[in-house]
Amino acid sequence: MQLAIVGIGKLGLSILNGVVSRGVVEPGNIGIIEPDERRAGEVAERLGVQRLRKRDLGDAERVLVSVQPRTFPEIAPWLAQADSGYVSTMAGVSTETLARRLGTRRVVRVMPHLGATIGRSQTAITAPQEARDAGDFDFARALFGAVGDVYELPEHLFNAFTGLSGSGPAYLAIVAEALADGGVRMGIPRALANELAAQLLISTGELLKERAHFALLKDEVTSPGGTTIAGIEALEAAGVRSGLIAAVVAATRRGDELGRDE
Ligand SMILES: NC(=O)C1=CN([C@@H]2O[C@H](COP(=O)(O)OP(=O)(O)OC[C@H]3O[C@@H](n4cnc5c(N)ncnc54)[C@H](OP(=O)(O)O)[C@@H]3O)[C@@H](O)[C@H]2O)C=CC1
Ligand SMILES: O=C(O)[C@@H]1CCC=N1
Repeated sequence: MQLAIVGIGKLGLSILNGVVSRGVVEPGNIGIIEPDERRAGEVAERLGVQRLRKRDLGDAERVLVSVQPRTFPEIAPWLAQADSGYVSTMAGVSTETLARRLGTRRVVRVMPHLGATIGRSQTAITAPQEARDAGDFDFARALFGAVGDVYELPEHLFNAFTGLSGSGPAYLAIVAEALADGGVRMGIPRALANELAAQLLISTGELLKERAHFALLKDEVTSPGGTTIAGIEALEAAGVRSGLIAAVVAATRRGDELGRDE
């Protein structure tokens, strides 16, 4: 078996969906370990992947660990029984901690986001030399390359990447929800307001990629004495800009805390 995924939660499932739908690894070559029997059964049947027992883990060439950081110390001893390379999505957990608890330096640390489901994750990746020599790094890069963009990143920036990108979909979901609420407040029906807010994020993202600086797009939209500057003035008074900066800082620091593993 080429790949075992331990933890079919929100992210594990997102990656599995992306990997299977893009044909990166044949479903028959993927095994899953997930304590929620109903979810595991439904996913295995729908995607044609195998359900594994803990003792089958040794058959896997590579193991993707996508459980919560707090779960890792408890399951590390049986994960370590597999003679394989490991890829971890866990926020805050360093390659040093992975190597120490898993008893091997064939460890790759990644930080994707839920865009993996639709092939549009941005994923950070890093690994020690041993994982590169064993082909684990290239395997993980190909796996996440199939579900979006991959950025090789020095490990000291991983928690910042997590605070901006890994957590980012949640911030933008709040922005979209709040914009839609604004529309509803001013009389637009909910369904239309939600659609407008979601589409706005998509179109704006595409436009931003074409601009040398994000502020250029803002200036193009903002007519002198017009509607947009009135809206921007309200945004600045509410501290939205500093609120978003503070969100990335707080999430980065939480990643640092999650990584403390004495
Ligand atoms: N969600 C996201 O957008 C992102 C998450 N991450 C990271 O990915 C990891 C997973 O996140 P997420 O998917 O959101 O978390 P979830 O809590 O949704 O998923 C974790 C999964 O692990 C399962 N699990 C718990 N114990 C075991 C065990 N002993 N053996 C096998 N599986 C087990 C859980 O099962 P059960 O539910 O039955 O307890 C659950 O399905 C985290 O470390 C997180 O930091 C990284 C980037 C983005
Ligand atoms: O909230 C979390 O801790 C995880 C990591 C990035 C996104 N979700």
